[in-house]
Amino acid sequence: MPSTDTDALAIEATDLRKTYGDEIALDGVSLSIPTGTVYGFLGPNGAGKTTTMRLLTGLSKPTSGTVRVCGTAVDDRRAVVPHLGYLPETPPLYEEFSAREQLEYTAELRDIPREAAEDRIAEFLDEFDLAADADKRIGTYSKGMKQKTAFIQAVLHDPDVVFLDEPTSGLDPRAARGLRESIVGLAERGTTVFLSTHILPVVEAVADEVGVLFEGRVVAEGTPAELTARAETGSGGSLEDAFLAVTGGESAERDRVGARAESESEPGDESESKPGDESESEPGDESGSTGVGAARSTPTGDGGADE
Ligand SMILES: Nc1ncnc2c1ncn2[C@@H]1O[C@H](COP(=O)(O)OP(=O)(O)OP(=O)(O)O)[C@@H](O)[C@H]1O
Repeated sequence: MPSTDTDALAIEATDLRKTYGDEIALDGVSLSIPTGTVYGFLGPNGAGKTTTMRLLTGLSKPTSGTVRVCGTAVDDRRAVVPHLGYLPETPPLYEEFSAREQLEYTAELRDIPREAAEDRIAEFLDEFDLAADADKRIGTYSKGMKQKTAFIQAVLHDPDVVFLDEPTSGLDPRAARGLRESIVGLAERGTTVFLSTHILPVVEAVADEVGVLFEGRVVAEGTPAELTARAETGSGGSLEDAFLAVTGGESAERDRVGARAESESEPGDESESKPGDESESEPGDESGSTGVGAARSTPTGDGGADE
Protein backbone atom coordinates (compact mmCIF):
# COMPACT_ATOMS: atom_id res chain seq x y z
CA MET A 1 0.00 0.00 0.00
CA PRO A 2 1.14 3.55 -0.70
CA SER A 3 2.01 5.73 2.31
CA THR A 4 -0.77 7.51 4.22
CA ASP A 5 1.32 10.64 4.85
CA THR A 6 -1.05 13.64 4.42
CA ASP A 7 1.36 15.17 1.88
CA ALA A 8 1.05 12.03 -0.21
CA LEU A 9 -2.73 12.13 -0.35
CA ALA A 10 -4.13 12.38 -3.85
CA ILE A 11 -7.70 12.85 -2.63
CA GLU A 12 -8.63 14.32 0.71
CA ALA A 13 -12.32 14.89 1.39
CA THR A 14 -13.50 16.12 4.77
CA ASP A 15 -17.05 15.75 6.02
CA LEU A 16 -18.75 16.22 2.65
CA ARG A 17 -22.46 16.89 2.78
CA LYS A 18 -24.76 17.44 -0.15
CA THR A 19 -28.44 18.19 0.08
CA TYR A 20 -31.05 18.65 -2.62
CA GLY A 21 -33.78 20.68 -0.98
CA ASP A 22 -34.77 18.78 2.16
CA GLU A 23 -33.18 15.55 0.97
CA ILE A 24 -29.67 14.55 2.05
CA ALA A 25 -27.66 12.84 -0.70
CA LEU A 26 -24.33 12.80 1.16
CA ASP A 27 -24.09 12.91 4.92
CA GLY A 28 -20.52 13.40 6.08
CA VAL A 29 -18.23 11.58 3.67
CA SER A 30 -14.52 11.76 4.49
CA LEU A 31 -11.88 10.12 2.32
CA SER A 32 -8.07 10.00 2.53
CA ILE A 33 -6.71 8.32 -0.57
CA PRO A 34 -2.94 8.03 -0.97
CA THR A 35 -1.23 8.76 -4.26
CA GLY A 36 -1.00 5.75 -6.56
CA THR A 37 -3.96 3.94 -5.01
CA VAL A 38 -6.69 2.27 -7.01
CA TYR A 39 -9.70 3.05 -4.83
CA GLY A 40 -12.82 1.01 -5.55
CA PHE A 41 -15.95 2.95 -4.66
CA LEU A 42 -18.98 0.74 -4.16
CA GLY A 43 -22.55 1.35 -3.17
CA PRO A 44 -26.09 0.45 -4.19
CA ASN A 45 -28.12 2.54 -6.63
CA GLY A 46 -28.76 5.97 -5.20
CA ALA A 47 -26.12 5.66 -2.45
CA GLY A 48 -24.44 8.86 -3.63
CA LYS A 49 -21.46 7.62 -5.68
CA THR A 50 -21.95 9.94 -8.64
CA THR A 51 -22.71 12.83 -6.31
CA THR A 52 -19.43 12.13 -4.50
CA MET A 53 -17.49 11.99 -7.76
CA ARG A 54 -18.98 15.28 -8.91
CA LEU A 55 -17.92 16.90 -5.64
CA LEU A 56 -14.44 15.37 -5.81
CA THR A 57 -13.97 16.66 -9.36
CA GLY A 58 -15.37 20.09 -8.53
CA LEU A 59 -18.26 19.75 -10.97
CA SER A 60 -20.70 20.22 -8.14
CA LYS A 61 -20.27 22.16 -4.90
CA PRO A 62 -20.81 20.50 -1.53
CA THR A 63 -23.38 21.93 0.85
CA SER A 64 -20.53 21.74 3.35
CA GLY A 65 -17.15 20.07 3.62
CA THR A 66 -13.93 20.39 1.68
CA VAL A 67 -12.07 18.54 -1.06
CA ARG A 68 -8.40 18.69 -1.95
CA VAL A 69 -6.93 16.87 -4.92
CA CYS A 70 -3.15 16.62 -5.08
CA GLY A 71 -3.05 19.14 -2.25
CA THR A 72 -5.10 21.74 -4.16
CA ALA A 73 -8.56 22.86 -3.11
CA VAL A 74 -10.91 21.56 -5.75
CA ASP A 75 -12.78 24.86 -6.01
CA ASP A 76 -9.58 26.42 -7.37
CA ARG A 77 -10.59 25.21 -10.81
CA ARG A 78 -7.70 26.59 -12.79
CA ALA A 79 -5.13 24.99 -10.47
CA VAL A 80 -6.84 21.66 -9.99
CA VAL A 81 -8.16 20.79 -13.43
CA PRO A 82 -4.78 19.81 -14.95
CA HIS A 83 -4.49 17.15 -12.22
CA LEU A 84 -7.86 15.56 -13.00
CA GLY A 85 -9.37 13.20 -15.50
CA TYR A 86 -13.01 12.14 -15.31
CA LEU A 87 -14.97 9.50 -17.13
CA PRO A 88 -18.57 10.17 -16.14
CA GLU A 89 -21.34 7.59 -16.40
CA THR A 90 -22.63 9.28 -19.55
CA PRO A 91 -19.48 10.29 -21.39
CA PRO A 92 -19.25 13.74 -22.95
CA LEU A 93 -18.75 13.01 -26.64
CA TYR A 94 -19.69 14.86 -29.81
CA GLU A 95 -21.61 12.42 -31.99
CA GLU A 96 -20.70 14.33 -35.12
CA PHE A 97 -16.94 14.05 -34.44
CA SER A 98 -14.86 11.01 -35.22
CA ALA A 99 -12.91 9.52 -32.30
CA ARG A 100 -9.75 11.07 -33.67
CA GLU A 101 -11.36 14.52 -33.91
CA GLN A 102 -12.82 14.19 -30.42
CA LEU A 103 -9.43 13.27 -28.98
CA GLU A 104 -7.62 15.99 -30.93
CA TYR A 105 -10.13 18.46 -29.58
CA THR A 106 -9.54 17.18 -26.06
CA ALA A 107 -5.78 17.48 -26.56
CA GLU A 108 -6.21 21.08 -27.66
CA LEU A 109 -8.28 21.90 -24.58
CA ARG A 110 -5.65 20.23 -22.44
CA ASP A 111 -2.81 22.15 -24.10
CA ILE A 112 -1.05 19.00 -25.24
CA PRO A 113 1.40 19.93 -28.03
CA ARG A 114 0.02 18.82 -31.41
CA GLU A 115 2.72 16.32 -32.36
CA ALA A 116 2.81 14.67 -28.93
CA ALA A 117 -0.98 14.52 -29.00
CA GLU A 118 -1.06 12.83 -32.40
CA ASP A 119 1.38 10.15 -31.25
CA ARG A 120 -0.44 9.60 -27.98
CA ILE A 121 -3.83 9.41 -29.68
CA ALA A 122 -2.52 6.91 -32.23
CA GLU A 123 -1.09 4.72 -29.44
CA PHE A 124 -4.34 4.76 -27.49
CA LEU A 125 -6.45 4.04 -30.58
CA ASP A 126 -4.24 1.02 -31.27
CA GLU A 127 -4.32 -0.14 -27.66
CA PHE A 128 -8.12 -0.03 -27.61
CA ASP A 129 -8.67 -1.55 -31.07
CA LEU A 130 -10.20 1.65 -32.36
CA ALA A 131 -7.64 2.53 -35.05
CA ALA A 132 -9.69 1.13 -37.95
CA ASP A 133 -12.76 3.13 -36.94
CA ALA A 134 -11.00 6.25 -35.69
CA ASP A 135 -12.20 8.41 -38.60
CA LYS A 136 -15.85 7.32 -38.50
CA ARG A 137 -18.43 9.46 -36.74
CA ILE A 138 -18.91 8.68 -33.04
CA GLY A 139 -22.65 8.69 -33.72
CA THR A 140 -22.15 5.41 -35.61
CA TYR A 141 -20.19 3.75 -32.77
CA SER A 142 -21.38 0.97 -30.51
CA LYS A 143 -21.71 1.72 -26.79
CA GLY A 144 -18.41 -0.04 -26.11
CA MET A 145 -16.57 1.98 -28.79
CA LYS A 146 -17.94 5.19 -27.29
CA GLN A 147 -16.88 4.04 -23.84
CA LYS A 148 -13.34 3.34 -25.01
CA THR A 149 -13.16 6.75 -26.71
CA ALA A 150 -14.37 8.41 -23.52
CA PHE A 151 -11.84 6.51 -21.41
CA ILE A 152 -9.00 7.66 -23.67
CA GLN A 153 -10.37 11.18 -23.44
CA ALA A 154 -10.23 11.03 -19.64
CA VAL A 155 -6.59 9.92 -19.48
CA LEU A 156 -5.10 11.52 -22.60
CA HIS A 157 -3.40 14.33 -20.67
CA ASP A 158 -1.87 11.86 -18.19
CA PRO A 159 -3.75 13.18 -15.13
CA ASP A 160 -2.49 12.58 -11.59
CA VAL A 161 -5.94 11.43 -10.49
CA VAL A 162 -8.56 9.84 -12.69
CA PHE A 163 -12.18 9.31 -11.70
CA LEU A 164 -13.92 6.49 -13.52
CA ASP A 165 -17.66 5.95 -13.25
CA GLU A 166 -18.56 2.46 -14.51
CA PRO A 167 -15.67 2.37 -17.00
CA THR A 168 -16.36 -1.17 -18.22
CA SER A 169 -19.97 -0.35 -19.07
CA GLY A 170 -20.79 -1.69 -22.54
CA LEU A 171 -17.43 -3.40 -23.00
CA ASP A 172 -17.16 -7.01 -24.17
CA PRO A 173 -15.07 -9.34 -21.98
CA ARG A 174 -11.87 -8.82 -23.97
CA ALA A 175 -12.23 -5.03 -23.95
CA ALA A 176 -13.15 -5.06 -20.25
CA ARG A 177 -10.00 -7.02 -19.48
CA GLY A 178 -7.96 -4.56 -21.55
CA LEU A 179 -9.44 -1.70 -19.60
CA ARG A 180 -8.68 -3.39 -16.29
CA GLU A 181 -5.09 -3.79 -17.43
CA SER A 182 -5.01 -0.11 -18.39
CA ILE A 183 -6.19 0.81 -14.89
CA VAL A 184 -3.43 -1.28 -13.34
CA GLY A 185 -0.94 0.30 -15.75
CA LEU A 186 -2.08 3.79 -14.75
CA ALA A 187 -1.58 2.96 -11.08
CA GLU A 188 1.88 1.49 -11.76
CA ARG A 189 2.85 4.83 -13.30
CA GLY A 190 1.70 6.61 -10.12
CA THR A 191 -1.77 7.70 -11.22
CA THR A 192 -4.43 7.53 -8.53
CA VAL A 193 -7.58 5.85 -9.79
CA PHE A 194 -10.97 6.42 -8.17
CA LEU A 195 -13.13 3.68 -9.58
CA SER A 196 -16.87 3.52 -9.09
CA THR A 197 -18.51 0.37 -10.37
CA HIS A 198 -21.15 -2.22 -9.58
CA ILE A 199 -18.96 -4.96 -11.06
CA LEU A 200 -17.34 -6.42 -7.97
CA PRO A 201 -14.88 -8.75 -9.76
CA VAL A 202 -13.39 -5.65 -11.42
CA VAL A 203 -12.85 -4.11 -8.00
CA GLU A 204 -11.47 -7.36 -6.62
CA ALA A 205 -9.04 -7.53 -9.54
CA VAL A 206 -7.66 -4.01 -9.43
CA ALA A 207 -8.45 -2.15 -6.20
CA ASP A 208 -5.93 -1.60 -3.40
CA GLU A 209 -8.59 -0.12 -1.18
CA VAL A 210 -12.39 -0.21 -1.21
CA GLY A 211 -14.94 2.18 0.25
CA VAL A 212 -18.59 1.23 0.50
CA LEU A 213 -21.14 4.02 0.44
CA PHE A 214 -24.65 3.46 1.76
CA GLU A 215 -27.32 6.11 2.13
CA GLY A 216 -24.78 8.88 1.73
CA ARG A 217 -22.28 7.56 4.27
CA VAL A 218 -19.13 5.47 4.05
CA VAL A 219 -20.10 2.35 5.98
CA ALA A 220 -17.00 0.23 5.35
CA GLU A 221 -13.47 0.80 4.14
CA GLY A 222 -10.46 -1.46 3.74
CA THR A 223 -8.61 -3.64 1.30
CA PRO A 224 -10.77 -6.11 -0.66
CA ALA A 225 -9.25 -8.91 1.43
CA GLU A 226 -10.05 -7.11 4.71
CA LEU A 227 -13.66 -6.47 3.74
CA THR A 228 -14.04 -10.02 2.54
CA ALA A 229 -12.54 -11.41 5.75
CA ARG A 230 -14.92 -9.29 7.85
CA ALA A 231 -17.89 -10.70 5.98
CA GLU A 232 -16.87 -14.31 6.44
CA THR A 233 -19.60 -16.22 8.16
CA GLY A 234 -18.05 -19.65 8.24
CA SER A 235 -18.99 -20.58 4.69
CA GLY A 236 -16.23 -18.43 3.18
CA GLY A 237 -16.64 -14.82 2.23
CA SER A 238 -16.51 -12.70 -0.89
CA LEU A 239 -16.51 -9.01 -1.63
CA GLU A 240 -20.12 -9.49 -2.67
CA ASP A 241 -20.94 -10.89 0.79
CA ALA A 242 -19.21 -7.89 2.36
CA PHE A 243 -21.08 -5.50 0.08
CA LEU A 244 -24.44 -7.07 0.86
CA ALA A 245 -23.69 -7.14 4.58
CA VAL A 246 -22.98 -3.42 4.81
CA THR A 247 -25.58 -2.19 2.34
CA GLY A 248 -28.87 -3.54 3.47
CA GLY A 249 -28.38 -7.17 4.37
CA GLU A 250 -29.33 -8.18 7.88
CA SER A 251 -29.01 -5.04 9.97
CA ALA A 252 -27.10 -6.89 12.70
CA GLU A 253 -24.65 -8.14 10.10
CA ARG A 254 -24.31 -4.62 8.70
CA ASP A 255 -23.61 -3.25 12.16
CA ARG A 256 -21.06 -5.98 12.81
CA VAL A 257 -19.07 -5.54 9.58
CA GLY A 258 -19.49 -1.77 9.53
CA ALA A 259 -18.41 -1.35 13.14
CA ARG A 260 -15.29 -3.40 12.55
CA ALA A 261 -14.56 -1.42 9.41
CA GLU A 262 -14.96 1.85 11.30
CA SER A 263 -12.69 0.88 14.14
CA GLU A 264 -10.05 -0.33 11.71
CA SER A 265 -10.08 2.31 9.00
CA GLU A 266 -11.89 5.43 10.24
CA PRO A 267 -14.45 6.17 7.51
CA GLY A 268 -16.56 9.35 7.45
CA ASP A 269 -19.22 10.86 9.67
CA GLU A 270 -21.97 8.48 10.69
CA SER A 271 -25.00 10.66 11.42
CA GLU A 272 -28.42 9.41 10.33
CA SER A 273 -29.85 10.44 6.97
CA LYS A 274 -31.70 9.42 3.83
CA PRO A 275 -30.65 10.30 0.29
CA GLY A 276 -32.79 12.78 -1.59
CA ASP A 277 -33.93 13.23 -5.14
CA GLU A 278 -34.77 16.86 -5.61
CA SER A 279 -33.51 18.62 -8.64
CA GLU A 280 -30.38 20.70 -8.61
CA SER A 281 -29.26 23.46 -10.93
CA GLU A 282 -28.68 22.29 -14.49
CA PRO A 283 -25.24 21.14 -15.60
CA GLY A 284 -23.50 23.86 -17.56
CA ASP A 285 -20.72 24.55 -19.99
CA GLU A 286 -17.12 23.81 -19.04
CA SER A 287 -15.75 26.88 -20.74
CA GLY A 288 -12.15 27.94 -20.44
CA SER A 289 -10.99 24.32 -20.68
CA THR A 290 -11.49 24.04 -16.96
CA GLY A 291 -13.76 21.02 -17.21
CA VAL A 292 -12.50 17.66 -16.19
CA GLY A 293 -14.71 16.01 -18.78
CA ALA A 294 -12.32 17.58 -21.27
CA ALA A 295 -14.89 18.87 -23.75
CA ARG A 296 -15.71 22.58 -23.62
CA SER A 297 -19.39 21.74 -23.79
CA THR A 298 -20.84 18.32 -23.34
CA PRO A 299 -23.63 17.69 -25.81
CA THR A 300 -24.10 14.01 -25.07
CA GLY A 301 -22.49 13.63 -21.67
CA ASP A 302 -22.75 14.66 -18.06
CA GLY A 303 -19.28 16.06 -17.53
CA GLY A 304 -20.52 19.64 -17.14
CA ALA A 305 -20.18 21.70 -14.00
CA ASP A 306 -23.47 22.52 -12.34
CA GLU A 307 -22.43 25.44 -10.22
N1 LIG B 1 -29.29 16.70 -9.51
C1 LIG B 1 -29.98 16.08 -8.55
N2 LIG B 1 -31.13 16.58 -8.09
C2 LIG B 1 -31.81 15.96 -7.11
N3 LIG B 1 -31.42 14.80 -6.55
C3 LIG B 1 -30.29 14.25 -6.97
C4 LIG B 1 -29.51 14.85 -7.99
N4 LIG B 1 -28.41 14.08 -8.19
C5 LIG B 1 -28.52 13.04 -7.34
N5 LIG B 1 -29.64 13.15 -6.61
C6 LIG B 1 -30.11 12.21 -5.58
O1 LIG B 1 -29.03 11.94 -4.73
C7 LIG B 1 -28.99 10.56 -4.39
C8 LIG B 1 -27.66 9.96 -4.80
O2 LIG B 1 -27.62 9.89 -6.24
P1 LIG B 1 -26.33 9.41 -7.02
O3 LIG B 1 -26.62 9.58 -8.47
O4 LIG B 1 -25.14 10.08 -6.47
O5 LIG B 1 -26.29 7.86 -6.64
P2 LIG B 1 -25.36 6.70 -7.22
O6 LIG B 1 -24.81 5.99 -6.04
O7 LIG B 1 -24.40 7.25 -8.21
O8 LIG B 1 -26.45 5.78 -7.93
P3 LIG B 1 -26.31 4.77 -9.19
O9 LIG B 1 -25.50 3.60 -8.73
O10 LIG B 1 -27.73 4.40 -9.45
O11 LIG B 1 -25.69 5.54 -10.33
C9 LIG B 1 -30.20 9.92 -5.06
O12 LIG B 1 -31.26 9.86 -4.14
C10 LIG B 1 -30.52 10.86 -6.18
O13 LIG B 1 -31.88 10.84 -6.49
